[in-house]
Amino acid sequence: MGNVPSAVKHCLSYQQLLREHLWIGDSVAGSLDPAQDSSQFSGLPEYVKIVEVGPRDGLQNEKVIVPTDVKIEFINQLSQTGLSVIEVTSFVSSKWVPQMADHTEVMKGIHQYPGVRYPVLTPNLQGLHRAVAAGATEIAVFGAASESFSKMNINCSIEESMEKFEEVVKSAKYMGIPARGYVSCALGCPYEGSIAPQKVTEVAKRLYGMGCYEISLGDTVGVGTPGNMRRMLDSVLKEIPPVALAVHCHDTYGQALANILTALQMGINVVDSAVSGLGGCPYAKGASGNVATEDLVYMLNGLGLNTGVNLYKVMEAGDFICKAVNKTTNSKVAQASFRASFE
Ligand SMILES: CC(C)(COP(=O)([O-])OP(=O)([O-])OC[C@H]1O[C@@H](n2cnc3c(N)ncnc32)[C@H](O)[C@@H]1OP(=O)([O-])[O-])[C@@H](O)C(=O)NCCC(=O)NCCSC(=O)C[C@@](C)(O)CC(=O)[O-]
Repeated sequence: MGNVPSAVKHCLSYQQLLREHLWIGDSVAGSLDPAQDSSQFSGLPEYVKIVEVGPRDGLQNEKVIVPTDVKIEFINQLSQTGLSVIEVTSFVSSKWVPQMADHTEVMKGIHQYPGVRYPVLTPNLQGLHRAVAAGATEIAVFGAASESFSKMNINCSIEESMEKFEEVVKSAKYMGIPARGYVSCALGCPYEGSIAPQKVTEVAKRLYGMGCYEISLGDTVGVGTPGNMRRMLDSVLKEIPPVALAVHCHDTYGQALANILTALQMGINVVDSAVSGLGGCPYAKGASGNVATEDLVYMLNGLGLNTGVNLYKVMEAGDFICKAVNKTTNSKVAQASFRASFE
């Protein structure tokens, strides 16, 4: 049953809830009634890898700068939830993103648990070298399908960014370091509005071609719907196999879970999320947080898909970071569970 948050433990109806709603418990693949299993949805994968981006995407957008020891404790807690990938920080300019200025201390300070990978963002060679010196063994470069966003976020055109990323990915490969690639604004841009699926495909193909093992397609501002998610993926899937794709959905318009379900039905089985729905990009005004990891795990458990992630432990990590940054969780699942404990 895992480590139950104290508030949930004391809920009078907790046992009943667990009996009636199996998906509240641990990852439940194989334990659901066959009538409830994922076969009711066509094309769903059996296993979904969750890439937790809370410590990076989440904390980069907090107004307050979270103390380094709190970040380290947060990441150590997340490492014990069953998550297999936790994006921990970014080696970017501290003038651009002061919230990530302690990248080296965070990278060096965390306990690296066996079976968990800890990628970091690196926009250029300077970032890569600093990341490697700090002990990073996996990196991510981050491009965009929008010229305006690229300029605002990393101060260069898409073409210039691709040239820098080529160098980064090549050097990383030489050192045996896997590189992931992001394509921001895949479903819309805060400066240009809608983005053509062909443009997203072009940038994704370029990143894949230079050696990124996985391309994460970001709905940076959370404006997408299952309709344009499907259209965008139809285009990208013509060039990149589904096993090399991930989706990264912000939840500004409340569409993130629906968009993720659409992507899963199209064969994608890697999903980015942030505990408590933290997150946003400082250069994408108006964007709200990512889909909450708790809500994602709840949905996937309900579909009978395996994630290996313990929902209770994720809720505890969410509770820890929300208290530390003095905010209320954006996770509907966490809100409902904690509310239930006081009824
Ligand atoms: C890319 C740059 C550095 C270009 O910024 P620039 O000003 O063009 O860089 P520069 O090469 O001219 O260097 C300027 C200064 O930055 C330093 N510098 C240069 N590189 C680094 C580095 N790697 N680490 C540390 N310092 C660095 C460099 O040493 C120099 O320092 P100075 O001489 O002035 O003291 C800047 O624009 C930047 O740091 N941008 C990062 C923006 C960012 O982190 N955004 C959030 C992440 S993206 C995101 O959230 C979206 C995503 C991934 O989640 C997916 C989605 O939702 O869509």
